[in-house]
Amino acid sequence: MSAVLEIQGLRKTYRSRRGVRRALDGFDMAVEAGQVHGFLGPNGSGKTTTLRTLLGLIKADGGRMSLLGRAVPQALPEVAGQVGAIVESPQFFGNFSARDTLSLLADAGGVPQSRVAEVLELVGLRDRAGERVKTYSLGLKQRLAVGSALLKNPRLLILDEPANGLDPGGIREMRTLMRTLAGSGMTVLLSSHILGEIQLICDSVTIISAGRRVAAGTVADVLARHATSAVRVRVESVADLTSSAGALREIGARVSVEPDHLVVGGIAQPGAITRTLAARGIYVSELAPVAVDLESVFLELTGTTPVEGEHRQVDQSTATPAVHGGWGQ
Ligand SMILES: Nc1ncnc2c1ncn2[C@@H]1O[C@H](COP(=O)(O)OP(=O)(O)OP(=O)(O)O)[C@@H](O)[C@H]1O
Repeated sequence: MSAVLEIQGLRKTYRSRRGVRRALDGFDMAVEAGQVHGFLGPNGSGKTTTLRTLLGLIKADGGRMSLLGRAVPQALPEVAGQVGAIVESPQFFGNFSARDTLSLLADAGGVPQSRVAEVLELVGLRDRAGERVKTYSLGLKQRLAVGSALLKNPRLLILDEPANGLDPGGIREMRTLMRTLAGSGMTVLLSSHILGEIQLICDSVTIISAGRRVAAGTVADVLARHATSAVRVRVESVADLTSSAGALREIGARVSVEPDHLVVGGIAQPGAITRTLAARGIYVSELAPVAVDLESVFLELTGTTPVEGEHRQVDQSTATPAVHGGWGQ
């Protein structure tokens, strides 16, 4: 496999009147060809800064980056035609239809008009292509945004929060679209904080926290590597939960107390839990392994619960141009 995108030791510090903020602190990332790669991190962890730096929209303070095997930002003019990106949400003219919009962007980007119909079909907008964009739902606008980035038939597609703000049906459609694109050989990098989605869509992930990579690999690898051996413990009487937690902490367990059970980690042999509690006259009614998902790994690695709905939407963006430095269209 070859890396379509590589980042090593990326550093970026913002300086403003309000002070100095280190957004990226030696960040590394690699995305292999043909994968759908999830870029995960809590709010403010550096995802957008990474993507903006990669696309030459802001300048790094240090580190190395490459796209399609070429060092960037130096080689951006040569690779730009093969990379589609939506990092800042594009605004579209409300009175134009999706077909008009893509047709205009195709002309501006030297893309043949025949590609417009292909893209409309690909993003599932064919039946609505003649309607004005201002009548579109957020999901349809997101699809048009993705369509604008697909006009060039890029080898690499970079999307910042593509499923953000979509209802479950819209998220499902976006998931199908991502898989269709990957199936056609395109590499897709998407940032998201919707962890369940990433787990369903992505082949591999990079997790960023405070400007540094904290985990990377296939979803299965990341889950396996960070799987805790936590178990859920119920006891016969809920009234005994607090004293049970105390007893288990005494033998070195990490315990979190939930309303009707305990989650216990850091114990090699679950039998020790039963023995310890039985010695206090407390009887275990359930002892079960806790399933590990990407969300619990994310929480463990970043110390942050992902918050939904805190990101800019296509139609909430203050950015006006639909074209960003020649990318995406
Ligand atoms: N133009 C800027 N000036 C000063 N600080 C900035 C600027 N842009 C981002 N930052 C800060 O840099 C850090 C990383 O921000 P960034 O937007 O890259 O994170 P993010 O992971 O994309 O977050 P979110 O998920 O909230 O979009 C944050 O602390 C943010 O406040």
